[in-house]
Amino acid sequence: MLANLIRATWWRFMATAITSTLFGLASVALVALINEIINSSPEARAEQFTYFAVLAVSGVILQLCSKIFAEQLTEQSQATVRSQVAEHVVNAEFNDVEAQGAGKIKSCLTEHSLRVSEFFQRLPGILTNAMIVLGSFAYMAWLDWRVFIFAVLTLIVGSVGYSLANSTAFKKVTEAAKIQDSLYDQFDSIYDGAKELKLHKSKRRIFVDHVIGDTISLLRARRVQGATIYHYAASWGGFSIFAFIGGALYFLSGQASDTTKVMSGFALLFLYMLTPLEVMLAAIPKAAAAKASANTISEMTAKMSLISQQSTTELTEFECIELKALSHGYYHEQSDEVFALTPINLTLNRGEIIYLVGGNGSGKTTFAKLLCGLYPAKEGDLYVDGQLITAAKLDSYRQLFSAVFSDFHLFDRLLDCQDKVLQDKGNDLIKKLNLHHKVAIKDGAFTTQKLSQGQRKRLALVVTYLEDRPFYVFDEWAADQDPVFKDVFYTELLPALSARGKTVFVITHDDKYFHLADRLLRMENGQLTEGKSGLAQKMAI
Ligand SMILES: Nc1ncnc2c1ncn2[C@@H]1O[C@H](COP(=O)(O)OP(=O)(O)OP(=O)(O)O)[C@@H](O)[C@H]1O
Repeated sequence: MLANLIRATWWRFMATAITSTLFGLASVALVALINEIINSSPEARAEQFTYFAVLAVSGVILQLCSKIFAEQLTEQSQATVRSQVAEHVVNAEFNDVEAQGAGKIKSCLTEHSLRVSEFFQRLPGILTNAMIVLGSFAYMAWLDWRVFIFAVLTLIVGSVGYSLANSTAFKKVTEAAKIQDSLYDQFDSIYDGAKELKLHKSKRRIFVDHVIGDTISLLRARRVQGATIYHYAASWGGFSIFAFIGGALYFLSGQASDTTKVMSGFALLFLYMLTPLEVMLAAIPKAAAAKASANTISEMTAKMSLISQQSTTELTEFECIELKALSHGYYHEQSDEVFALTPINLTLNRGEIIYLVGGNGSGKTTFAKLLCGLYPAKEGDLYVDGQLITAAKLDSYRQLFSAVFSDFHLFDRLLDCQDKVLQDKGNDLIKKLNLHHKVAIKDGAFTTQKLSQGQRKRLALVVTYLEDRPFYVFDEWAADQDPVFKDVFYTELLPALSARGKTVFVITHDDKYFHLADRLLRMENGQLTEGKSGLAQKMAI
């Protein structure tokens, strides 16, 4: 993930990396030059001051550039992560998206992408300070190679502590990233469950203290544990540095030769190196959190297979759809149970009105999603006019359908309809559905979404009418409608669609209208059977 992101933002990344590195080198060169100026003859100083001016101006310019590039890089990396994740989720198969869940997706789009971009924000600081530390070591080696070897040994001892701490701390940080995903699910409940919580004081308290509260505490604990381990490691690093400073000064003060220049050089470097070292050590927990977030995003996207784009021709018409031993099922991890549809053999023809009835949880919606191609078949085959629908053709097959599911979503705009004629048609439909005093379509968008559930469902119906697909699916659409409009739906709208050659598949509990169906399917515990519809019974008489 981080490597992909670097590729996507490569020129800004390189510009940030180069300017930060050069700034770090310029800074340490300035320190070395100051030591040279202090210890050189007055004649040599004039030239050294020119170098000093050049280095100082270059340093300031480089630092400014690195900050500007880093700012752009941070925003670009966040925008890239967000748009890549959003695009992946939109283009992924529905069942995979459903399996990941809204909380995890939101968490990846918000906090995880923010943490990944923080890595890029800290990049100039890390590189500049790394260069200062490395440059300081190089200058030390030039001043006295024995002290330099001592410095390298200190660095090795310090980094052993770090690597020992890193694996434990990273586990905590990764665990925190997972807890955060479930917290986002709970955040949804704050708004979605607001009515229930307001009506019930003790539930509200339990939700705040033991549901959201416990998750927030656990998240805080894991993050603090991870960061604390890193801070212990940083303290060990800091201790080794002081041990090195003490050791080096002790060694130098014991030397018989004149070590003034070496001593002042080391004193300057030590003072100058301390802050960069601290900044670098402090950046490590942030870099670890960025890595954990990047891993979470990668794992989530890897579990979402993309819709196959191989098929080029979209299906726009059909005479019959055949299901041969078609089935789908879910595995419920917590209860170790499986819900599966018994393999279904069925042929649905153009222009038919089909009602599907059955008890709650019997599998009606699951079957509707399977029929629309939202779920790939776990077994069995699907044919359109005798043509097998392979996985590669499934997206093309889905374009035959227009649906309003019971948990439908109404976008604030029509998305693919800027056409004035279509918008006028939409406004006519809005009038027919008696919504014109509330809402209209303007510039391809609805003027308001502040409508009742029944009104929003009518608007969703308008959207499906404008899509003008050959197969309509309505999942308990009429459940929220008043008796008058319910009647209009079953006795006028559905027959009118059928008269236009549309196949209509309606999941319903409204037994009053069962006689209007051409075919009546019944779902019981995942098993589909076909009974005689009221219409067929009437015709037989
Ligand atoms: N996304 C899902 N993941 C796992 N199991 C699911 C999922 N959706 C439904 N189920 C399970 O599948 C079974 C059938 O659910 P389905 O929604 O198809 O029933 P239904 O007949 O439409 O019910 P209702 O009339 O209440 O809407 C249920 O037992 C449910 O627990």
